[in-house]
Amino acid sequence: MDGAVNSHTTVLIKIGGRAMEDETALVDLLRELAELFDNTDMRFLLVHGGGAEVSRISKIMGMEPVFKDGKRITSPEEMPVIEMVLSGSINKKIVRLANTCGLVAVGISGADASLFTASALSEDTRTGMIDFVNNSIVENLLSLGYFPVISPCSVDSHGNALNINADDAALALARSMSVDALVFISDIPGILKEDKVLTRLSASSVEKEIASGTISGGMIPKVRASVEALKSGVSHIVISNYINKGDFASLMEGKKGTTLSLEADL
Ligand SMILES: Nc1ncnc2c1ncn2[C@@H]1O[C@H](COP(=O)(O)OP(=O)(O)O)[C@@H](O)[C@H]1O
Ligand SMILES: CC(=O)N[C@@H](CCC(=O)OP(=O)(O)O)C(=O)O
Repeated sequence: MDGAVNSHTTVLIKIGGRAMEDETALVDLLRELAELFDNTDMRFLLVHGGGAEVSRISKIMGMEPVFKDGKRITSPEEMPVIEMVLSGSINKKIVRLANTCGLVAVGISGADASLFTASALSEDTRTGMIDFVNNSIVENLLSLGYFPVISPCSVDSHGNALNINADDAALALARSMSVDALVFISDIPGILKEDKVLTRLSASSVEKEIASGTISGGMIPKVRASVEALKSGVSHIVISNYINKGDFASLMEGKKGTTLSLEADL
């Protein structure tokens, strides 16, 4: 497949902060990835979030988190907390666990080897959008058999730290590498509508579901990133939780979660 690393099937996994709070499920996921890595042509890279843990620490430090359309409006005072939690404790926790599960994980952030160069949304915030991706560090790690574990914290062209939403970071990386599949692992079984999981959602319905309020909060950046990734040629995009070992295989087969599609809804 075009863009696949050494003709492997490349799967980018984005895991959200709340999904990682269940350590047993996280270990099961990492073990399943290790088994697939050993027995199939699949190669994995992971972008992680951790917004809930950032908010918990920010509050302890006396800062009140502010979100708009699912993204944090990051004050300059909050930025060191973001970097400490995302590129520090959360990134290293995943790396430690992955290495005990049979993967050979290397933890990096968007600042490492200039993976993501971003610019701030406005002068008074440290929330940024990615302008440029230099994925050579990730391509090199993958070709050597490593499992890249990526914190979305990034840098502007002057070397200042910027906070990037992890769904946006996953999208930017997926686009730059033409990955074969993009898997969002979150704390919900899929996109919910009237309390039911949608097995399929078309790109053309996404803005309508946001406008009606069916899709809100942290789900907004995820579905918007999914639409952009579909338009960039990522063929399989799924949003799901991970509860039991084997769930990853199910969601790769479209048997679990919500699969995003460019085709109109039936
Ligand atoms: N239609 C929807 N279906 C499922 N979740 C939704 C929907 N609309 C809003 N959400 C919210 O989005 C959350 C997932 O976004 P977020 O908390 O940012 O997850 P993550 O940390 O995985 O990025 C869900 O826990 C839920 O509260
Ligand atoms: C700008 C922005 O929204 N940054 C996010 C980065 C972490 C993240 O995206 O974490 P989840 O995937 O767990 O939501 C934040 O500060 O919460």
